[in-house]
Amino acid sequence: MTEFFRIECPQFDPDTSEARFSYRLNDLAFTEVLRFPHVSDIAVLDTPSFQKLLGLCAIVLGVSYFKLRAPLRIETDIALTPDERAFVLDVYENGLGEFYARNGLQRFGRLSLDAPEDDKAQLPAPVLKERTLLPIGGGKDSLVSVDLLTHVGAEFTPFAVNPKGPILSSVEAIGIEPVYVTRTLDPEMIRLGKEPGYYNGHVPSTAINSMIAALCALLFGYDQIVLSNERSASEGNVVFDGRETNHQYSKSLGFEVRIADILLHATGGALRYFSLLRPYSEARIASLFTHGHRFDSVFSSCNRNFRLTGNDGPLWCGECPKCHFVFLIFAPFMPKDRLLRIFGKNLLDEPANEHSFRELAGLTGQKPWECVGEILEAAACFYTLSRHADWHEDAVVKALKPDLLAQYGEEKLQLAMAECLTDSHDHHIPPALAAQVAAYAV
Ligand SMILES: CC(=O)N[C@H]1[C@@H](OP(=O)(O)OP(=O)(O)OC[C@H]2O[C@@H](n3ccc(=O)[nH]c3=O)[C@H](O)[C@@H]2O)O[C@H](CO)[C@@H](O)[C@@H]1O[C@H](C)C(=O)N[C@@H](C)C(=O)N[C@@H](CCC(=O)O)C(=O)O
Ligand SMILES: Nc1ncnc2c1ncn2[C@@H]1O[C@H](COP(=O)(O)OP(=O)(O)OP(=O)(O)O)[C@@H](O)[C@H]1O
Repeated sequence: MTEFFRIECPQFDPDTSEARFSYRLNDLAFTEVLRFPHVSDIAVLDTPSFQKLLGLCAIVLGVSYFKLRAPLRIETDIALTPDERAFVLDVYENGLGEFYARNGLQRFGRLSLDAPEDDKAQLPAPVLKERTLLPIGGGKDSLVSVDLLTHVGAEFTPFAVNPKGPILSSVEAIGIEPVYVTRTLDPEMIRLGKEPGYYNGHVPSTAINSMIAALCALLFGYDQIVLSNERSASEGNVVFDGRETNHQYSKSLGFEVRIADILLHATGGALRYFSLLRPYSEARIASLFTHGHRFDSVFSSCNRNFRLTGNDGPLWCGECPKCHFVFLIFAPFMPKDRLLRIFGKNLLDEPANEHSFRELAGLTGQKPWECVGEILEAAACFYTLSRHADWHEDAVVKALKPDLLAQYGEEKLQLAMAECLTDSHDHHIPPALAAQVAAYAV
């Protein structure tokens, strides 16, 4: 039998504010449920824009179930415009790039998507209030966005999917009523992901969270969704099957442009989507984070906090590449005692961490499959620390210095650090907001 993955048309129940998404994978059936806050204006549910975005959300959420077998054939009765078809293939190809690379699955350019053509003219624009939905991930990036928007006087509503740990504590510290959505994945998918004969791996979580945010924008009236994706996120990890694969693909600029266009056209030009941090490197974001202290004890970028089953460990595990990278990019800009208070220990003075830091700086192996910044920016931060009174004697900094200079040379590292702190103009932030933020973020 030819293996297939089928995405059924989703249902939204106004009585329970639940959206149900059903899938077929060969002879298996799965259902995922999203629970939204109470919807008072149920007329929006029947609008063409909401129905369109609900269908696209069903397709994007499908990656979790598709990946169990990753069949070449994908089918649905959800009608797609040519641009939406390209968007879907982008999610199922590049969005799953890490998954394909780590499982050795050649799917790029080979997937067939059987879906009816949507040849309707542009959809009528829903009436959306001029309000901003700000996704909160619990880490430094979205909290820098909070600081920037607050300082330029731009109001926003925090948003999160399956909020837990640092997301909840950060939103409490922000002090603004949030919009939360609960996502219940089919437990049978999670079980099978551990069984022989089924694949498992990374999925484009930002694409998933963004589609859910778009549904909230229509349900509750927001005309822009502001992400906190840094320019560093566009750098991939390894080339596989002829393409660069990227752990953070759905945080990349290329994906942002594509999904922003899809959401804009699906809402008749009413819904904007962009990242407020696109001009910045991760190091620059780290420097901006040091401007305030109110989130020091409540935030964490460590992804172990965001497992579906939550985290029973500390806010910062101190062992993963994400913890190592975030510690590294804070060190040049944050007083050492403050950084050690946040992390509870000095990750740069533990020889056991040396190999991980070498990978981050491009001195061995590959860029880790984690949400970390560019290799050259990590190397540049190390170079800066090697000349820093507080850090140059620490074990890992001392150990890496000769190899950094041998591999990159002093001039390249100096230029790379200057580049980290130079803002890019390659973004889609509305000009007035971009100018306000640029004036503050000096
Ligand atoms: C929290 C995390 O990093 N999880 C990754 C980890 O999964 P793990 O098994 O450790 O725990 P869970 O996240 O609870 O996953 C349990 C299983 O469920 C599957 N699953 C989960 C969420 C989902 O939306 N779909 C699913 O199918 C998952 O595959 C597990 O089998 O390792 C997994 C395998 O490599 C990763 O898939 C998990 O990544 C999550 C989907 C996740 O939410 N990751 C984000 C924290 C993340 O990496 N965000 C990136 C952005 C990536 C992007 O391109 O948007 C970032 O922060 O930069
Ligand atoms: N559970 C979630 N619900 C809604 N949005 C999320 C969630 N997790 C992450 N995001 C958003 O997705 C984007 C990428 O997440 P990312 O983890 O990089 O952000 P972060 O947690 O703010 O920063 P850090 O990189 O330090 O972890 C950000 O805009 C973030 O706000």
